[in-house]
Amino acid sequence: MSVIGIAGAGAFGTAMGVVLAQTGREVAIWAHEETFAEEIRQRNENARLPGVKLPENVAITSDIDDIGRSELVLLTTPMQVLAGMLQTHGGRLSARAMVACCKGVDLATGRGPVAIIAENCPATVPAVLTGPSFAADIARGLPTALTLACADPGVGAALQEQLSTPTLRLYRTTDTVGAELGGALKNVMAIAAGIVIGTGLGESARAALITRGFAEMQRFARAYGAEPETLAGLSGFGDLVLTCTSTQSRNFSFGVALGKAQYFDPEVTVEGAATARAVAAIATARGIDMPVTQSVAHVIDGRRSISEAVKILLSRPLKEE
Ligand SMILES: NC(=O)C1=CN([C@@H]2O[C@H](COP(=O)(O)OP(=O)(O)OC[C@H]3O[C@@H](n4cnc5c(N)ncnc54)[C@H](OP(=O)(O)O)[C@@H]3O)[C@@H](O)[C@H]2O)C=CC1
Ligand SMILES: O=C(CO)COP(=O)(O)O
Repeated sequence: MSVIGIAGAGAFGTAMGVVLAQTGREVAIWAHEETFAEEIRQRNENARLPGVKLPENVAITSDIDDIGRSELVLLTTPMQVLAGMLQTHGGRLSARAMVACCKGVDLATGRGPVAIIAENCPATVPAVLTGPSFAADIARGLPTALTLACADPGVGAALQEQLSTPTLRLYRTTDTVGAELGGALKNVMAIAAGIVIGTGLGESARAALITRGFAEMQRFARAYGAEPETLAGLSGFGDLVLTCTSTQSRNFSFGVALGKAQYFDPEVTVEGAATARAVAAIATARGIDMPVTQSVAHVIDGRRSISEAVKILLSRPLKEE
C-alpha cells in the first residue's frame, strides 16, 4: 500500500495525518527536528495538537527519505519556510503530486506555494488544499469541507478521491491562483477583524470589515486572473467567515491582542502578518487598491496606530459599493 507523506509536523499536518489514517492508509509525517519527532513518538501525541492520539498507522520521522518515495506529499509547513524547506529537501521528494496546505504569500519573493513547488520540484504536479478547517476540528472527525485545486484536471480528480474521507469533503477546481490567494488573504482580514473586536469597535464594524475585506480579496485575486467563483467558495468566502469570527483562529486572536494592546506569543504561527506585508508591497507596486491590507501591514509594523488606521479607512472618499 502506498504511503501518504506529510512534510511539516504542526497542528495541520498532524490533523491531516490522523484523519487520513482513519481510512486505513499508511501515513508518514516528517518533522524537521529529531527531538520533536521523538517527543511526538514518546507521547503518541503532538503538543501542537493537544488531546489527539496518533493512530498506529501514522509514523513520525525526521528523515526526509521516509516520505521521499510517497506517491503523494502534503506540504504542511508554515508558508514562510516552504521555499527554504523545498530548496533543501525537494530533490529527495519524488511524489507525482505535492499538495500545499500552507496559506500565505512568500514575503521574500511575493510568490504563492504553487510557484514555489514548480520552481523547486519541476517534475511534480502542484496542488492546493485549502478552506475553512481548524486542525482540531479535522482531527476530531467533525464535518469539514475544503477546496482541492489543481491545474491538471485528471490529477485533481485523483487527489480529490485520495484525500476525501467520510468527514472531510473535498470540492475540486482547476483555479489554483484563486484557491491560494483566498487562503492567503483571508488571514490578513482575520487580523483586521480581530483588531476591530479587540478595540471594541463592535460587531457591526466587523461585518462591514469582512464585507469590504472580501471586496478587496476579490480585487487582488482578479488582478492575478483568479475566477470570481473560487473566491466566493470555500477557499475564499468560506474561510474568511470562519477565520474572522472564531477565537480558535490564531490570526483573529493576534488581531484581538493587538486591539487590546496585549502580549501575544511570538512562537504562534500567524500567517497573515507576513502575508499582509507581502501583499501590501505588491498592491502598491501594481496599483491595486487594498486599504485594509495596507492598514494591517502599517499597524503590525508600528508605522501607524490603530486609531490612525481606523480614521484613514473611515475618511476614504465615499463611493459606489
Ligand atoms: N492549524 C490549522 O487549523 C490550520 C493550518 N493551516 C495552515 O497550515 C500551515 C501550517 O500551520 P500549522 O500546522 O497550524 O502550524 P503549527 O504552528 O502548528 O506548526 C508548524 C510546524 O512547522 C514546523 N516548521 C517550522 N519551520 C520548519 C522548517 N523549516 N521545515 C519544516 N518544518 C518546519 C514547526 O516546527 P518547530 O516549531 O519545531 O520549528 C511546526 O511543527 C499554515 O500555513 C496554516 O495556515 C491550514 C488550515 C488549518
Ligand atoms: O486557516 C485556518 C482555518 O481555516 C486556521 O486559521 P488560523 O491560522 O488563523 O488559526
